[in-house]
Amino acid sequence: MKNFDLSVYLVLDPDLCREIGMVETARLAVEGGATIVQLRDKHADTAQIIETGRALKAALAGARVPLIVNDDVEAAIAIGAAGLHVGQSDMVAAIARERIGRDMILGLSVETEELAQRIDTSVVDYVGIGPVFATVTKPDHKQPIGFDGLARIVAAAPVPAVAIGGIKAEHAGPALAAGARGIAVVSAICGQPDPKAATRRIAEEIERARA
Ligand SMILES: Cc1ncc(COP(=O)(O)OP(=O)(O)O)c(N)n1
Ligand SMILES: Cc1nc(C(=O)O)sc1CCOP(=O)(O)O
Ligand SMILES: [Mg+2]
Repeated sequence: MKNFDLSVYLVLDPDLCREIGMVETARLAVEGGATIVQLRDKHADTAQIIETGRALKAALAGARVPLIVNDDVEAAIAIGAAGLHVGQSDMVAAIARERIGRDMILGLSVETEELAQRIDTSVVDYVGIGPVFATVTKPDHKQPIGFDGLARIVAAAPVPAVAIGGIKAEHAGPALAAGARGIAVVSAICGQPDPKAATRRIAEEIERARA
């Protein structure tokens, strides 16, 4: 049984985090209640991702917060990361699973009910569903789906889901009401003047939504 908690999912972005850096942002976010952290650097090569990933893994180890690597299966393996996240155009999920083995977490992005229905639960552990809203953080994002779209796709997905795309702390309630297990955020934490306080607010909203 894999042990991961999608409640407060921090997706790191080196540009947005540049003032205090990704490692320090992740450390503060974990203190504030982040439950899972993804290294997402769209411009770095594999060697750079491995270097940053190793530093992140060391920073998160004490808190037992899993580190997920975006896109780069080689880097995820070399880091000894807890998991890998791939999108529909990155790599076929079944191939990713073959590469990472049974024990690593595999996350997959899904944007439609059809894609969600096709998920093989022996391959994929969780889905990232979005964008709920338009966001400048991912300029190539698909058409926003809103909370109604999120609810439809969550219902079609046979694995736990996290909502992503333009999500802020105040969206925790509607995202959980739509069936998501948690929210994935970049700019709601990265680049905030106080990443720990920003994360704590998200964690509190998640708690409130569950109460
Ligand atoms: C948790 C989570 N959900 C979705 C994504 C998006 O993945 P993808 O569609 O492959 O886009 P990029 O992030 O690679 O630009 C994600 N990274 N994390
Ligand atoms: C990494 C990512 N994936 C998305 C998707 O829709 O799959 S939206 C996104 C960026 C989310 O950034 P922010 O929290 O700053 O809006
Ligand atoms: Mg991707």
